[in-house]
Amino acid sequence: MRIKICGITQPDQGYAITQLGATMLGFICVRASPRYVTSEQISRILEILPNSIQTIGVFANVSVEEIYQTVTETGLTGVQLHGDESPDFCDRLRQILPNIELIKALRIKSPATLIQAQNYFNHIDSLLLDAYHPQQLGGTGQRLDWQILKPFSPPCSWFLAGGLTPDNIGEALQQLKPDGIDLSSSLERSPGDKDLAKVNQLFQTISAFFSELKTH
Ligand SMILES: O=C(O)c1ccccc1N[C@@H]1O[C@H](COP(=O)(O)O)[C@@H](O)[C@H]1O
Repeated sequence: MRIKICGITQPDQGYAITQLGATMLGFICVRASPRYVTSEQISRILEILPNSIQTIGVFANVSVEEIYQTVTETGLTGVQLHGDESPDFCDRLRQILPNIELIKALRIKSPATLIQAQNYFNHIDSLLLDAYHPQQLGGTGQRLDWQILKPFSPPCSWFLAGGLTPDNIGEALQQLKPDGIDLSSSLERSPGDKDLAKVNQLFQTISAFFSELKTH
């Protein structure tokens, strides 16, 4: 399973989180976020990461050109679109950046948003399902209604996000079978400052969950 830890702002924390088991790190390129990082900051963090780590820039409602500039300046391996980007926007981004992983985040307000997900299947690599919040785009710690996700089985890979914590991750994985998970605010002391003890607790719980699964 892919494990993405999002909202990395500090090189030492990013590196330590990869050593604890993260397969992907996320960098918030949304200026209004308290976790916002510039291209220079991202480049400094990427320099010290193992090559195997996927690095995802999180954008919302900006131009294809702005995303292109950030990706080419930094060497990010993927882009997460967290705003109201259309399937056509995804196609235009794919054309200009053919070799990056393209992840579309959907903020799930009701089961109807899951129907909307179908419009993206042919235009992206992965979907990411986050909780809906009326004022904030992401990093809210709001949990999704897992019940409505039970029948969700898209033809592309998908990430579960939204209010996942070291305490509820076991229950989430028992109920749902995502290809990946994405966590941010529950692993922080304050926005952008990750608490490595909490990150460690997360990986211990995930590892215990999969060991238990193997023995049954
Ligand atoms: O984290 C942010 O500040 C942020 C800002 C704008 C768009 C997305 C953002 N974060 C994304 O939010 C989800 C879930 O976060 P949490 O675990 O509920 O705190 C995650 O996908 C981040 O990429």
